[in-house]
Amino acid sequence: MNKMREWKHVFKLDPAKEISSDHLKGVCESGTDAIIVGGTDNITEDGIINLQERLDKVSTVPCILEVSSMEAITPGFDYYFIPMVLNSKEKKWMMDVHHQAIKEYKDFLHYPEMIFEGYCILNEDSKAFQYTNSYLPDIHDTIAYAYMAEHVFHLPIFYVEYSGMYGDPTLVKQVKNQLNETLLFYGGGIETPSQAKEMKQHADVIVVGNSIYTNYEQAIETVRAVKEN
Ligand SMILES: CC(C)=CCC/C(C)=C/CC/C(C)=C/CC/C(C)=C/CC/C(C)=C/CC/C(C)=C/CC/C(C)=C/COP(=O)(O)OP(=O)(O)O
Ligand SMILES: O=P(O)(O)OC[C@@H](O)CO
Ligand SMILES: [Mg+2]
Repeated sequence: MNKMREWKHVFKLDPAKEISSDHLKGVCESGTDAIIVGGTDNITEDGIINLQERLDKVSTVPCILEVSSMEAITPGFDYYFIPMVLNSKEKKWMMDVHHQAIKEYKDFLHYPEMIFEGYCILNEDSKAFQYTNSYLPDIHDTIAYAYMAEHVFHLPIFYVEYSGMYGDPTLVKQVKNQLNETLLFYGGGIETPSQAKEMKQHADVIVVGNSIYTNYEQAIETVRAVKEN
């Protein structure tokens, strides 16, 4: 997974949403570095398997399942991203569901395939924020979470998540200044090439999700925008 250090752009596909074969092919051939399959609401095993089978036929980039529930995990992905929500008010979303899963499955797990992500969810209106009963951290809290991700938990990824809303580039810049080893992923509300460029100035990797479904042509353009840098 060392290649992840070279990534700039990732698309996140939601198995609960419809995507045409043309658009799926376009996403896979866009030049993006990887495809994450994930979401919070209505994520079912059937939905994941269906998307996985379609991706298998057209994708040449790594396909990753971002696990959001134990009920919806399927084998066969290149990697599994496991979110740990650092700003949840409930320990459950930081470590208890993970503890339970490891207790149950540790003899079957292939650890190099599993990549843990320290999430900090900053959009109060997002489903992920509400579902995980998170609180809104200020910039000092957020920087401290980034510090913990790198120096306390030694996580490979710190994910600044604004799902559904374009975030604050100044905050992303300040978070990046805190990190050396841990990669900074930024996701949320990127719809245009200029937004992609702006966030990529600070984040190691930008994640584009919803706009694949709402403005496909612009979403595809975000790849070229960050690869030109
Ligand atoms: C079969 C096989 C190969 C298995 C290997 C994988 C395995 C068994 C791993 C076990 C190890 C392990 C530690 C598992 C823990 C799994 C688990 C249940 C983790 C909980 C993750 C979590 C905190 C989920 C809460 C929701 C969340 C933060 C999701 C992350 C993705 C995200 C933020 C999506 C954006 O959602 P949003 O836009 O708000 O909502 P919609 O897209 O739905 O609109
Ligand atoms: O869907 P958007 O708002 O692009 O966000 C991408 C990703 O960070 C969601 O988990
Ligand atoms: Mg989403």
